[in-house]
Amino acid sequence: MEKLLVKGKQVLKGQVNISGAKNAAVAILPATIVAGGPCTIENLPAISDVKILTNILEQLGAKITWHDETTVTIDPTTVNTYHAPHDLVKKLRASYYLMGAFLARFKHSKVALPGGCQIGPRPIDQHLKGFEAMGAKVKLVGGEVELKVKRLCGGAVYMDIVSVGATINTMLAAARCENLTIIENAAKEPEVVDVANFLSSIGVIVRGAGTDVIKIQGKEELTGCVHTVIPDRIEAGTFMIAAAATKGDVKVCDVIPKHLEPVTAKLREAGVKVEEGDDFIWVKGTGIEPKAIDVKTFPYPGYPTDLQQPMTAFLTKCKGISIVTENIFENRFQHVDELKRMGANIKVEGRSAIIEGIENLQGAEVKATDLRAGSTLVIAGLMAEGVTKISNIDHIKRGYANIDKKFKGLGVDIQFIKE
Ligand SMILES: CC(=O)N[C@H]1[C@@H](OP(=O)(O)OP(=O)(O)OC[C@H]2O[C@@H](n3ccc(=O)[nH]c3=O)[C@H](O)[C@@H]2O)O[C@H](CO)[C@@H](O)[C@@H]1O
Ligand SMILES: C=C(OP(=O)(O)O)C(=O)O
Repeated sequence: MEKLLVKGKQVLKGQVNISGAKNAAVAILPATIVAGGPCTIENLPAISDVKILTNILEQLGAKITWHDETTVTIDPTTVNTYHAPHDLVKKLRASYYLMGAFLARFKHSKVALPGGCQIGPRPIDQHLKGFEAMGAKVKLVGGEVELKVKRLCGGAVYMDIVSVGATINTMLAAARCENLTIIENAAKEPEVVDVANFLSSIGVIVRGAGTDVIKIQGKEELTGCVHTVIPDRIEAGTFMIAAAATKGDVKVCDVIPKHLEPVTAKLREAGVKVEEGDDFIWVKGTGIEPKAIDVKTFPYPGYPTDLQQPMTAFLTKCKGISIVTENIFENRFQHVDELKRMGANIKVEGRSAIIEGIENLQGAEVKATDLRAGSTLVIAGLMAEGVTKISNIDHIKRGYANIDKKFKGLGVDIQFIKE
């Protein structure tokens, strides 16, 4: 079994380059199915979710040509099925985007319910609401969702809940629909905007992405394109928090600082020095004794749920009592028991974790229960006394490109080992 070995009491120093955004890449890859010609996607992160999705596209009949680790050309014109069974889609959440893409392209879709991090029930009722608003009939048979329509009719859909996945899936379904589709109470995440930009570059007219009303005017005849994925704000935030947690000095490069404002604001509130450039954020934690803060997760531009867990690791050593409230997912505190094994003083009450800062964490054998729990344990391992051994690292590989090399580049001792 492969594990990640992290040596403790380390101080991150230097520069790290951030990869393309997982949550944009995993939507844009299935979105190529609606394109009318080859699409070259640049700045893909080298993560297993991307590898799995390109393998799925290949099995569906697409022609895949890798140019290097981060650039691929996908010719979707040879995709010859609208069926993605369970064994193909179970490994990741984003396989749900095949539903919207198949519906746009074939007016028919059969996709098994998706996998992804176990952080709550994660229903897809709002995705289905979007498809139904465009006239699709929905059937759930044997764990597969079947969608069928003669002609998508567009229309308006008001999302009951702000959902990244449902917003993007509705945009994909609308991409070949010649009537106007309007999504109200849409998600405003940068990854939604990146997908909208991808759709624009293949010929779809998308207005309002980044606000809570998105209008999509599709057309049947679309083209191919070249698209560069935006930087991963969650990977960037993870390195920012790791720098602060180890009292390090790290220039986090190739980022869009605006996307990271909620993280920058919280680190500054804790007393960490953070400077912003055009495309970098410099975290200067040397000599600082950070203090406890309260953090509440919200849809963008609020503090991101995907950085709730890493922030918790940082707060375990901040002086005072911090309260971290998770408002998006019901069960995103599985990392807490692992942090407690390392000596952290945390109590979970309902949707909040109450953290009392302590002097030191102790290295331990711990388990990455999900993707961001994994990066949380890396940060905790770097802060702790002694060595931390993290198991279940497949979760980490789903979302962090070359995590060992990137941390080593910041001067710390971390390595994958086989046991
Ligand atoms: C692949 C991907 O992009 N994953 C991201 C995406 O997940 P995902 O798209 O699954 O998250 P959503 O934004 O849809 O979920 C937000 C909330 O809405 C609920 N909900 C969602 C859809 C639905 O039909 N019904 C419903 O009740 C969810 O259970 C959750 O409580 O956005 C999350 C919130 O920023 C991130 O944590 C994930 O990293
Ligand atoms: C929850 C996450 O991923 P997914 O939605 O792909 O499970 C995440 O990226 O933190």
